Amino acid sequence: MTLLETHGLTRRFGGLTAVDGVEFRLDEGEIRALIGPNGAGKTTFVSLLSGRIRPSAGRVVFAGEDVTRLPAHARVMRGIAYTFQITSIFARMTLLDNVRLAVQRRMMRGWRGPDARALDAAAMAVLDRVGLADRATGIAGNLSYGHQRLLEVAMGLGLRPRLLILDEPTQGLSDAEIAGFVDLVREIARDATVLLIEHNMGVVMELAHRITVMEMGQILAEGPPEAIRADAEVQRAYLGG
Ligand SMILES: Nc1ncnc2c1ncn2[C@@H]1O[C@H](COP(=O)(O)OP(=O)(O)OP(=O)(O)O)[C@@H](O)[C@H]1O
Repeated sequence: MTLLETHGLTRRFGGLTAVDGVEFRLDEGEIRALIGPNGAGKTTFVSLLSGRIRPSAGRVVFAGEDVTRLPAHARVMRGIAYTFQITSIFARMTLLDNVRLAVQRRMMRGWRGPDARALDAAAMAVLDRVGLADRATGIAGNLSYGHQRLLEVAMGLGLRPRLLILDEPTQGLSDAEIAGFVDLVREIARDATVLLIEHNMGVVMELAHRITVMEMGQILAEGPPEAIRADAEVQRAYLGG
């Protein structure tokens, strides 16, 4: 089943067209990697999906509903979670409090506010999933860069999304942490669809069911990992050859 699709999705910044008439489709349950050279438009594209920025033209359809005009928080309520750069973390708060905020947002979907104990338990369970439970009472700002990225993933998971969008989640992680992260994404994908912007090709090849390659705001190629690896156009875009 199609979970998300875009039609003619376009975003201009002055004279620059960062995302250019993109037709995109994502199936429920898949892990999709979005790759492409710097400046290809990947972050702009996922920002349009999450509602962080507005399109100049085109539409975003999520679970059959046109969400193009919905603000980001309304899309979160429908199940789109976007973990982006470190800015989403509250540096002076504990890890637990950070995740509690995300869980609370989800629980507020019901008409009653969540009770504190249920909130704590849910937040701890999420921290445990990303391997940060033993640091729950530590201050988020004291974490290493890589662990802050994991905390972001935890905050995304706290929303219990149908679609989790991850923007360069392995940046700054050690090799051992990357291996743990790959396992984590596989586990997340058991009950969510994952769209991942990723520069580490090892991670992409290991995780993705399908890969979408962007270049200059457009989709250059799309397909399973083996096909993308063999694609001459993709090699040209990456290697300049
Ligand atoms: N707010 C903005 N104002 C003006 N130009 C922007 C803005 N955001 C992005 N751009 C431009 O749009 C183009 C696409 O940028 P974007 O960040 O989406 O690419 P990317 O594929 O995510 O790159 P990277 O891999 O380096 O993160 C770039 O030329 C960038 O300079």
